[in-house]
Amino acid sequence: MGSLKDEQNQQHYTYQEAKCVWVHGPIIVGAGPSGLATSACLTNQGVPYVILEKTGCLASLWQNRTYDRLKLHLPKQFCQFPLLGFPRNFPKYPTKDQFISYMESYASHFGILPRFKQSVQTAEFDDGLGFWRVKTQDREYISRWLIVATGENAEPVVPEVPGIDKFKGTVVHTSLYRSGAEFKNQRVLVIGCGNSGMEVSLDLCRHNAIPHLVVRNTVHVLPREMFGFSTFGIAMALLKWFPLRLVDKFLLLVANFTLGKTERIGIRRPKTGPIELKNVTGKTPVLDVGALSHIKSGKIKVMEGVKEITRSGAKFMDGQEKEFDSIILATGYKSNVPIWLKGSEFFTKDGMPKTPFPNGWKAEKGLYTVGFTGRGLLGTASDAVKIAGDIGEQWRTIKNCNNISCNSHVILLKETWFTHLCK
Ligand SMILES: Cc1cc2nc3c(=O)[nH]c(=O)nc-3n(C[C@H](O)[C@H](O)[C@H](O)COP(=O)(O)OP(=O)(O)OC[C@H]3O[C@@H](n4cnc5c(N)ncnc54)[C@H](O)[C@@H]3O)c2cc1C
Ligand SMILES: NC(=O)C1=CN([C@@H]2O[C@H](COP(=O)(O)OP(=O)(O)OC[C@H]3O[C@@H](n4cnc5c(N)ncnc54)[C@H](OP(=O)(O)O)[C@@H]3O)[C@@H](O)[C@H]2O)C=CC1
Ligand SMILES: O=C(O)C(=O)Cc1c[nH]c2ccccc12
Repeated sequence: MGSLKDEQNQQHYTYQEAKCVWVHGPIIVGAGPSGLATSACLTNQGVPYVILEKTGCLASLWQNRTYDRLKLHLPKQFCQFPLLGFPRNFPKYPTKDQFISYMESYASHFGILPRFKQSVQTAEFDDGLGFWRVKTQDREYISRWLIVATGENAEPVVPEVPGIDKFKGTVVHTSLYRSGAEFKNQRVLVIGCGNSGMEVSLDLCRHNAIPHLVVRNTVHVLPREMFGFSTFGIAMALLKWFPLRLVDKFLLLVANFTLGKTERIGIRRPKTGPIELKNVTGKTPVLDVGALSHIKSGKIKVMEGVKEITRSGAKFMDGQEKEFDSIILATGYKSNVPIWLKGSEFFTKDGMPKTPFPNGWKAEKGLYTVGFTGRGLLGTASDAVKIAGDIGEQWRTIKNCNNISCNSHVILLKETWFTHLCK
């Protein structure tokens, strides 16, 4: 492990000068949980790699684009990475800071040293060469394998709400929301009722703001726990034995019993059950961590869809008009793969694999995807193990065939060999 790390460090300075870099193993794009988990699994298989990260830190979503009081909403056993679990003393639902510190220790344990500030602009398979050509703002990386680990939540979704440009107060997406402290005593319109919209509304309440939550559609809200066990864990366990629709019926029965019928507080349930809906459309149920009781007490006001935003507030579909100081867009995220990955048929126009879980991890021509399963960190762990196993096998075959010396991570291309590639 140590020697691998030292070697990467030594290489770092030389290769910074080169315009064109041959990577002796896969190129991983993104140093979030998916990139880190895959790196560790590759190291475990004895495969070197290079990991390119556009920001200056690992797990930038968690470090820079999440709010202060965020906790994992699935219990820790469903969120840990392969080969090295959470420390024993972590609580059942680790805080954001604990999760970040876990990822930092994980990276250091496996000697993971991402190339920071390397934003991948294009990646394309060169049929003539038989390699992937990955361009960042500084240089080009070339490899047999490309692993896409840029995440389902790469960019915020900012919808065009009529009139929003006229609004005189602050408009902020949840990716830039840190704490309700900045909204004390304000009337805040929260647009979007996924987990972010619900949790931000709760946080606003705790800071004496007055949130109005826009619920334009149907949504499943489930308690985070049932009978002292996580709802997610119960669902996973039941699905081993019972058909999906029966499990959904059970979850709804318990949810209605413990939370009451959410229709009564303006939150209509979809006709399809929560797990079936997640599988079919990818829409994650909201796991309630306290917002619902504030909706019941009237501290969080549920509003119908927005018709238009005015200079000082909003008009709603049901004819109501209200004044607001700020607007928070809790309207979700999207993949950025279509922006930079060229010439691959593997992804939809929304940047998600066309092949559904559990088979979406492997594409064609040495292309892999990790963390695009719609199943959070559990999906990431499953992809990472499979990808590393698959590449590990190819790696050993190539090594045996060509008798390549494998003691270096990155082989610098001699400019004379590949000058034409680097133009
Ligand atoms: C608020 C919030 C809470 C969540 N909570 C949970 C939870 O409790 N449990 C759970 O299982 N999941 C949760 N998720 C889902 C979340 O997607 C995963 O936890 C996890 O972050 C996914 O990891 P990832 O590495 O696939 O993507 P990301 O964490 O998004 O990491 C992708 C990395 O790629 C980098 N990148 C992007 N584009 C480029 C490029 N062109 N070039 C180079 N680098 C690039 C980014 O900077 C980033 O560092 C949550 C998501 C959000 C938004
Ligand atoms: N504690 C935790 O672990 C947390 C986890 N997360 C996870 O992060 C991921 C992202 O969650 P989140 O940010 O909530 O995004 P989601 O995509 O889950 O939710 C976005 C919401 O915005 C609504 N919306 C979108 N556009 C508009 C519009 N123009 N007008 C009104 N409503 C609109 C959608 O409604 P519609 O259905 O009508 O399109 C939907 O309710 C999820 O996987 C989630 O589980 C998020 C927060 C906390
Ligand atoms: O937190 C997320 O975004 C997740 O995707 C975790 C998750 C995967 N499957 C689920 C089913 C119900 C609730 C959360 C999840």
